[in-house]
Amino acid sequence: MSVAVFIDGAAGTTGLEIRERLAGREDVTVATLQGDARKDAAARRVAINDADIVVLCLPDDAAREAVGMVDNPRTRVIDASTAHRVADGWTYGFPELSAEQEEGIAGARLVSNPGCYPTAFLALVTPLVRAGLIPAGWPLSFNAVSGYSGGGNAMVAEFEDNATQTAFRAYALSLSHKHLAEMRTHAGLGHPPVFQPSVARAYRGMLGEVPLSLAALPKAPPLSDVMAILCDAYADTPLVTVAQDDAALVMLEENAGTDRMTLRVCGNAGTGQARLIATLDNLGKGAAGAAVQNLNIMAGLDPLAGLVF
Ligand SMILES: NC(=O)C1=CN([C@@H]2O[C@H](COP(=O)(O)OP(=O)(O)OC[C@H]3O[C@@H](n4cnc5c(N)ncnc54)[C@H](OP(=O)(O)O)[C@@H]3O)[C@@H](O)[C@H]2O)C=CC1
Ligand SMILES: CC(=O)N[C@@H](CCC(=O)OP(=O)(O)O)C(=O)O
Repeated sequence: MSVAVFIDGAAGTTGLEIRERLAGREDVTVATLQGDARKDAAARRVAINDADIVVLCLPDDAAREAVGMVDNPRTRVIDASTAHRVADGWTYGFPELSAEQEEGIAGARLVSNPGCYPTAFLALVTPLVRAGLIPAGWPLSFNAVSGYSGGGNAMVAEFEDNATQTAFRAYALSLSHKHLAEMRTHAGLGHPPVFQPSVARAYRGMLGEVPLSLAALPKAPPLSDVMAILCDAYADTPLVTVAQDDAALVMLEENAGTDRMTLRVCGNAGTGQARLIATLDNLGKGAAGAAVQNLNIMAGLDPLAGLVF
Protein backbone atom coordinates (compact mmCIF):
# COMPACT_ATOMS: atom_id res chain seq x y z
CA MET A 1 0.00 0.00 0.00
CA SER A 2 1.37 3.42 -0.88
CA VAL A 3 1.87 6.29 1.57
CA ALA A 4 -0.48 9.27 1.01
CA VAL A 5 1.61 12.46 0.89
CA PHE A 6 0.26 16.01 0.62
CA ILE A 7 2.71 18.78 -0.33
CA ASP A 8 1.45 22.12 1.00
CA GLY A 9 3.26 24.85 -0.97
CA ALA A 10 3.88 22.56 -3.95
CA ALA A 11 4.20 25.51 -6.37
CA GLY A 12 7.18 26.94 -4.50
CA THR A 13 10.87 26.38 -5.13
CA THR A 14 11.21 23.59 -2.55
CA GLY A 15 7.78 22.06 -3.18
CA LEU A 16 8.49 21.63 -6.88
CA GLU A 17 11.76 19.83 -6.16
CA ILE A 18 10.02 17.46 -3.75
CA ARG A 19 7.39 16.66 -6.39
CA GLU A 20 10.15 15.84 -8.87
CA ARG A 21 11.80 13.44 -6.44
CA LEU A 22 8.50 11.68 -5.67
CA ALA A 23 7.28 11.51 -9.28
CA GLY A 24 6.86 8.00 -10.62
CA ARG A 25 7.29 6.29 -7.27
CA GLU A 26 4.80 3.52 -6.54
CA ASP A 27 5.34 3.56 -2.77
CA VAL A 28 3.92 7.10 -2.39
CA THR A 29 0.83 8.85 -3.74
CA VAL A 30 1.28 12.60 -3.97
CA ALA A 31 -1.53 15.14 -3.60
CA THR A 32 -1.19 18.89 -4.29
CA LEU A 33 -3.64 21.78 -4.60
CA GLN A 34 -3.80 23.91 -7.74
CA GLY A 35 -5.03 27.41 -8.59
CA ASP A 36 -7.19 29.19 -6.01
CA ALA A 37 -7.36 26.04 -3.86
CA ARG A 38 -3.63 26.34 -3.10
CA LYS A 39 -4.23 28.95 -0.41
CA ASP A 40 -7.81 28.03 0.49
CA ALA A 41 -7.83 27.12 4.18
CA ALA A 42 -10.77 24.69 3.90
CA ALA A 43 -9.21 22.83 0.95
CA ARG A 44 -5.86 22.67 2.71
CA ARG A 45 -7.45 21.34 5.91
CA VAL A 46 -9.10 18.48 3.99
CA ALA A 47 -5.91 17.63 2.09
CA ILE A 48 -3.83 17.75 5.28
CA ASN A 49 -6.12 15.41 7.17
CA ASP A 50 -6.43 13.01 4.24
CA ALA A 51 -2.65 12.51 4.18
CA ASP A 52 -0.45 10.05 6.03
CA ILE A 53 2.41 12.56 5.77
CA VAL A 54 2.15 16.27 4.99
CA VAL A 55 5.24 18.11 3.74
CA LEU A 56 5.05 21.84 4.46
CA CYS A 57 6.97 23.98 1.93
CA LEU A 58 5.60 27.26 3.16
CA PRO A 59 6.63 30.50 4.82
CA ASP A 60 6.90 30.14 8.61
CA ASP A 61 3.49 31.60 9.51
CA ALA A 62 1.67 29.47 6.95
CA ALA A 63 3.53 26.40 8.24
CA ARG A 64 2.39 27.11 11.82
CA GLU A 65 -1.16 27.54 10.52
CA ALA A 66 -0.98 24.22 8.64
CA VAL A 67 0.19 22.34 11.74
CA GLY A 68 -2.82 23.77 13.61
CA MET A 69 -5.11 22.28 10.95
CA VAL A 70 -4.14 18.67 11.74
CA ASP A 71 -7.10 17.28 13.66
CA ASN A 72 -6.46 13.54 13.58
CA PRO A 73 -3.78 11.36 15.24
CA ARG A 74 -2.69 9.65 11.99
CA THR A 75 -1.34 12.56 9.93
CA ARG A 76 2.38 13.17 10.41
CA VAL A 77 4.19 16.35 9.41
CA ILE A 78 7.53 17.29 7.85
CA ASP A 79 8.02 21.05 8.05
CA ALA A 80 10.62 22.50 5.65
CA SER A 81 10.28 25.98 7.14
CA THR A 82 12.19 27.53 10.04
CA ALA A 83 9.11 27.54 12.29
CA HIS A 84 9.73 24.40 14.36
CA ARG A 85 13.45 23.61 14.22
CA VAL A 86 14.02 24.27 17.91
CA ALA A 87 10.43 23.79 19.05
CA ASP A 88 9.37 21.43 21.83
CA GLY A 89 7.68 18.27 20.61
CA TRP A 90 9.47 18.30 17.23
CA THR A 91 12.19 15.93 16.06
CA TYR A 92 15.05 17.51 14.12
CA GLY A 93 15.24 15.74 10.75
CA PHE A 94 18.97 15.29 10.29
CA PRO A 95 19.46 11.49 10.37
CA GLU A 96 23.23 11.62 9.83
CA LEU A 97 23.80 13.48 13.10
CA SER A 98 23.45 10.23 15.10
CA ALA A 99 21.84 6.78 15.04
CA GLU A 100 19.43 7.97 17.77
CA GLN A 101 18.44 10.88 15.55
CA GLU A 102 17.45 8.52 12.74
CA GLU A 103 15.47 6.31 15.15
CA GLY A 104 13.71 9.39 16.48
CA ILE A 105 12.70 10.47 12.97
CA ALA A 106 11.35 7.00 12.17
CA GLY A 107 8.88 7.17 15.06
CA ALA A 108 8.13 10.89 15.10
CA ARG A 109 4.81 12.53 14.29
CA LEU A 110 6.36 15.98 13.85
CA VAL A 111 9.68 16.36 12.02
CA SER A 112 11.40 19.68 11.28
CA ASN A 113 13.55 19.65 8.16
CA PRO A 114 16.94 21.33 8.74
CA GLY A 115 17.78 24.67 7.13
CA CYS A 116 20.23 24.66 4.25
CA TYR A 117 22.93 26.66 6.04
CA PRO A 118 22.56 24.74 9.34
CA THR A 119 22.92 21.47 7.41
CA ALA A 120 26.46 22.50 6.41
CA PHE A 121 27.41 24.02 9.76
CA LEU A 122 26.06 21.18 11.89
CA ALA A 123 27.63 18.47 9.74
CA LEU A 124 31.05 20.07 10.18
CA VAL A 125 30.86 21.13 13.82
CA THR A 126 28.57 18.80 15.80
CA PRO A 127 30.87 15.72 15.80
CA LEU A 128 33.79 17.91 16.90
CA VAL A 129 31.81 19.41 19.80
CA ARG A 130 30.63 15.95 20.83
CA ALA A 131 34.20 14.65 20.76
CA GLY A 132 35.28 17.50 23.07
CA LEU A 133 37.60 18.93 20.45
CA ILE A 134 35.63 22.19 20.16
CA PRO A 135 34.51 23.44 23.62
CA ALA A 136 30.81 24.39 23.80
CA GLY A 137 31.75 28.00 24.54
CA TRP A 138 34.24 28.35 21.67
CA PRO A 139 33.74 31.45 19.45
CA LEU A 140 33.08 29.98 16.00
CA SER A 141 32.33 31.70 12.74
CA PHE A 142 30.57 30.34 9.68
CA ASN A 143 30.93 31.81 6.18
CA ALA A 144 28.56 30.58 3.49
CA VAL A 145 27.51 31.22 -0.10
CA SER A 146 24.12 30.10 -1.43
CA GLY A 147 22.59 29.93 -4.88
CA TYR A 148 19.75 32.43 -5.25
CA SER A 149 17.03 29.75 -5.19
CA GLY A 150 17.75 29.76 -1.43
CA GLY A 151 15.55 32.84 -1.25
CA GLY A 152 12.57 31.05 -2.84
CA ASN A 153 10.42 32.22 -5.75
CA ALA A 154 10.86 35.88 -4.79
CA MET A 155 14.66 35.82 -4.98
CA VAL A 156 14.62 33.70 -8.13
CA ALA A 157 12.49 36.39 -9.77
CA GLU A 158 14.74 39.13 -8.43
CA PHE A 159 17.86 37.59 -10.00
CA GLU A 160 16.28 36.29 -13.21
CA ASP A 161 14.34 39.47 -14.00
CA ASN A 162 17.64 41.29 -13.66
CA ALA A 163 16.26 43.54 -10.92
CA THR A 164 19.47 42.53 -9.15
CA GLN A 165 22.63 42.99 -11.19
CA THR A 166 25.10 41.79 -8.62
CA ALA A 167 27.27 38.68 -8.99
CA PHE A 168 27.66 38.22 -5.24
CA ARG A 169 26.30 39.93 -2.14
CA ALA A 170 26.73 39.54 1.60
CA TYR A 171 23.65 39.87 3.84
CA ALA A 172 22.38 39.33 7.40
CA LEU A 173 24.91 41.95 8.45
CA SER A 174 23.18 42.62 11.77
CA LEU A 175 24.09 39.08 12.83
CA SER A 176 20.54 38.05 13.67
CA HIS A 177 19.82 35.53 10.89
CA LYS A 178 16.88 33.19 11.50
CA HIS A 179 19.12 30.11 11.46
CA LEU A 180 21.24 31.06 14.48
CA ALA A 181 19.13 29.34 17.15
CA GLU A 182 19.05 26.16 15.10
CA MET A 183 22.82 26.11 14.62
CA ARG A 184 23.53 26.81 18.28
CA THR A 185 21.01 24.32 19.66
CA HIS A 186 21.78 21.29 17.50
CA ALA A 187 25.55 21.76 17.63
CA GLY A 188 25.38 21.86 21.44
CA LEU A 189 27.05 25.28 21.58
CA GLY A 190 26.64 27.92 24.28
CA HIS A 191 26.20 30.70 21.72
CA PRO A 192 25.68 30.92 17.96
CA PRO A 193 28.49 31.34 15.44
CA VAL A 194 29.25 34.68 13.80
CA PHE A 195 27.30 33.79 10.67
CA GLN A 196 28.21 35.47 7.35
CA PRO A 197 25.82 34.29 4.61
CA SER A 198 25.94 35.51 1.03
CA VAL A 199 24.24 34.88 -2.31
CA ALA A 200 25.90 34.30 -5.67
CA ARG A 201 24.48 34.56 -9.17
CA ALA A 202 23.99 30.81 -9.50
CA TYR A 203 20.57 29.16 -9.27
CA ARG A 204 21.53 26.43 -6.82
CA GLY A 205 24.49 25.22 -4.79
CA MET A 206 25.99 26.05 -1.41
CA LEU A 207 29.44 26.26 0.08
CA GLY A 208 29.79 26.70 3.84
CA GLU A 209 33.03 27.10 5.72
CA VAL A 210 34.10 27.11 9.39
CA PRO A 211 37.60 28.58 9.84
CA LEU A 212 39.26 27.06 12.89
CA SER A 213 42.50 27.93 14.63
CA LEU A 214 43.38 24.42 15.80
CA ALA A 215 46.52 25.57 17.59
CA ALA A 216 44.40 27.83 19.82
CA LEU A 217 41.95 25.08 20.88
CA PRO A 218 42.51 23.62 24.38
CA LYS A 219 43.59 20.25 22.94
CA ALA A 220 45.47 21.85 19.99
CA PRO A 221 44.51 18.89 17.78
CA PRO A 222 46.31 18.22 14.49
CA LEU A 223 44.36 18.34 11.23
CA SER A 224 44.47 14.54 11.15
CA ASP A 225 42.43 14.29 14.40
CA VAL A 226 39.72 16.54 12.98
CA MET A 227 39.65 14.47 9.82
CA ALA A 228 39.48 11.21 11.80
CA ILE A 229 36.49 12.39 13.86
CA LEU A 230 34.53 13.48 10.80
CA CYS A 231 35.41 10.30 8.87
CA ASP A 232 34.20 8.21 11.80
CA ALA A 233 30.98 10.24 12.17
CA TYR A 234 30.06 9.82 8.49
CA ALA A 235 31.48 6.36 7.77
CA ASP A 236 28.06 4.85 6.96
CA THR A 237 26.13 7.79 5.53
CA PRO A 238 25.61 7.51 1.76
CA LEU A 239 24.59 11.15 1.29
CA VAL A 240 27.27 12.73 3.48
CA THR A 241 30.88 11.94 2.67
CA VAL A 242 34.24 13.23 3.84
CA ALA A 243 36.56 13.80 0.88
CA GLN A 244 40.24 13.04 1.31
CA ASP A 245 41.37 14.47 -1.98
CA ASP A 246 43.72 17.32 -0.99
CA ALA A 247 41.59 19.58 -3.16
CA ALA A 248 43.21 22.81 -4.27
CA LEU A 249 39.85 24.38 -5.18
CA VAL A 250 36.29 23.79 -3.99
CA MET A 251 33.38 24.83 -6.21
CA LEU A 252 29.98 26.15 -5.18
CA GLU A 253 28.46 23.86 -7.81
CA GLU A 254 30.17 20.69 -6.56
CA ASN A 255 26.95 19.03 -5.37
CA ALA A 256 24.43 21.23 -7.21
CA GLY A 257 21.62 19.12 -8.67
CA THR A 258 22.20 16.28 -6.17
CA ASP A 259 21.21 15.40 -2.61
CA ARG A 260 24.82 14.76 -1.58
CA MET A 261 26.94 16.77 0.83
CA THR A 262 30.75 16.67 0.77
CA LEU A 263 32.84 17.68 3.79
CA ARG A 264 36.51 18.61 3.70
CA VAL A 265 39.18 19.32 6.29
CA CYS A 266 41.66 21.67 4.65
CA GLY A 267 44.43 23.71 6.18
CA ASN A 268 48.05 24.08 7.12
CA ALA A 269 49.45 21.49 9.52
CA GLY A 270 52.47 23.72 10.16
CA THR A 271 50.48 26.73 11.39
CA GLY A 272 47.67 24.72 12.97
CA GLN A 273 44.98 26.50 10.97
CA ALA A 274 42.04 24.69 9.40
CA ARG A 275 39.21 25.43 6.98
CA LEU A 276 36.30 23.01 7.39
CA ILE A 277 34.27 23.16 4.17
CA ALA A 278 30.92 21.66 3.18
CA THR A 279 29.31 21.69 -0.26
CA LEU A 280 25.69 20.78 -0.92
CA ASP A 281 22.68 21.93 -2.91
CA ASN A 282 20.50 24.35 -0.93
CA LEU A 283 17.52 22.69 -2.65
CA GLY A 284 18.95 19.15 -2.31
CA LYS A 285 20.34 18.02 1.03
CA GLY A 286 19.51 21.58 2.14
CA ALA A 287 15.75 21.23 1.53
CA ALA A 288 13.94 18.82 -0.83
CA GLY A 289 16.42 15.93 -0.63
CA ALA A 290 16.35 16.08 3.16
CA ALA A 291 12.53 16.19 3.19
CA VAL A 292 12.28 13.11 0.95
CA GLN A 293 14.91 11.32 3.05
CA ASN A 294 12.89 12.07 6.21
CA LEU A 295 9.68 10.96 4.51
CA ASN A 296 11.29 7.64 3.54
CA ILE A 297 12.54 7.07 7.08
CA MET A 298 9.21 8.01 8.71
CA ALA A 299 7.25 5.73 6.38
CA GLY A 300 9.69 2.82 6.69
CA LEU A 301 10.53 2.94 2.97
CA ASP A 302 13.92 2.57 1.27
CA PRO A 303 15.74 5.49 2.94
CA LEU A 304 17.42 6.49 -0.32
CA ALA A 305 14.40 6.16 -2.64
CA GLY A 306 13.97 9.15 -4.94
CA LEU A 307 17.20 10.82 -3.87
CA VAL A 308 19.65 12.20 -6.41
CA PHE A 309 23.27 11.01 -6.22
N1 LIG B 1 14.69 27.58 -1.10
C1 LIG B 1 15.54 26.94 -0.30
O1 LIG B 1 16.74 26.69 -0.66
C2 LIG B 1 15.12 26.48 1.04
C3 LIG B 1 13.87 26.79 1.55
N2 LIG B 1 13.51 26.35 2.79
C4 LIG B 1 12.23 26.70 3.39
O2 LIG B 1 11.16 26.04 2.72
C5 LIG B 1 10.00 26.85 2.78
C6 LIG B 1 9.55 27.09 1.36
O3 LIG B 1 10.60 27.82 0.73
P1 LIG B 1 10.69 28.08 -0.81
O4 LIG B 1 10.17 26.91 -1.56
O5 LIG B 1 12.05 28.55 -1.07
O6 LIG B 1 9.66 29.31 -0.92
P2 LIG B 1 8.81 29.80 -2.17
O7 LIG B 1 8.48 31.21 -1.88
O8 LIG B 1 9.50 29.46 -3.43
O9 LIG B 1 7.50 28.91 -2.06
C7 LIG B 1 6.56 29.03 -1.02
C8 LIG B 1 5.23 28.58 -1.56
O10 LIG B 1 4.25 28.67 -0.51
C9 LIG B 1 3.10 29.28 -1.05
N3 LIG B 1 2.32 29.87 0.04
C10 LIG B 1 2.57 31.01 0.72
N4 LIG B 1 1.64 31.19 1.67
C11 LIG B 1 0.77 30.16 1.58
C12 LIG B 1 -0.42 29.79 2.27
N5 LIG B 1 -0.90 30.53 3.27
N6 LIG B 1 -1.05 28.65 1.91
C13 LIG B 1 -0.56 27.88 0.91
N7 LIG B 1 0.54 28.18 0.20
C14 LIG B 1 1.21 29.31 0.54
C15 LIG B 1 3.64 30.31 -2.02
O11 LIG B 1 2.68 30.74 -2.93
P3 LIG B 1 2.79 32.22 -3.56
O12 LIG B 1 4.13 32.28 -4.23
O13 LIG B 1 1.64 32.28 -4.47
O14 LIG B 1 2.70 33.16 -2.39
C16 LIG B 1 4.75 29.48 -2.70
O15 LIG B 1 4.25 28.68 -3.73
C17 LIG B 1 10.37 28.17 3.48
O16 LIG B 1 9.98 28.12 4.82
C18 LIG B 1 11.89 28.19 3.32
O17 LIG B 1 12.48 28.94 4.35
C19 LIG B 1 14.33 25.55 3.51
C20 LIG B 1 15.58 25.20 3.06
C21 LIG B 1 16.08 25.70 1.79
C1 LIG C 1 19.79 32.84 0.04
C2 LIG C 1 18.76 33.01 1.13
O1 LIG C 1 18.15 34.05 1.26
N1 LIG C 1 18.59 31.99 1.92
C3 LIG C 1 17.63 32.00 3.00
C4 LIG C 1 17.64 30.70 3.73
C5 LIG C 1 17.02 29.59 2.95
C6 LIG C 1 16.64 28.49 3.86
O2 LIG C 1 17.38 27.63 4.21
O3 LIG C 1 15.45 28.61 4.39
P1 LIG C 1 15.09 27.99 5.75
O4 LIG C 1 15.26 29.02 6.79
O5 LIG C 1 13.72 27.54 5.68
O6 LIG C 1 16.02 26.89 5.99
C7 LIG C 1 17.93 33.06 4.04
O7 LIG C 1 19.08 33.36 4.29
O8 LIG C 1 16.97 33.49 4.69
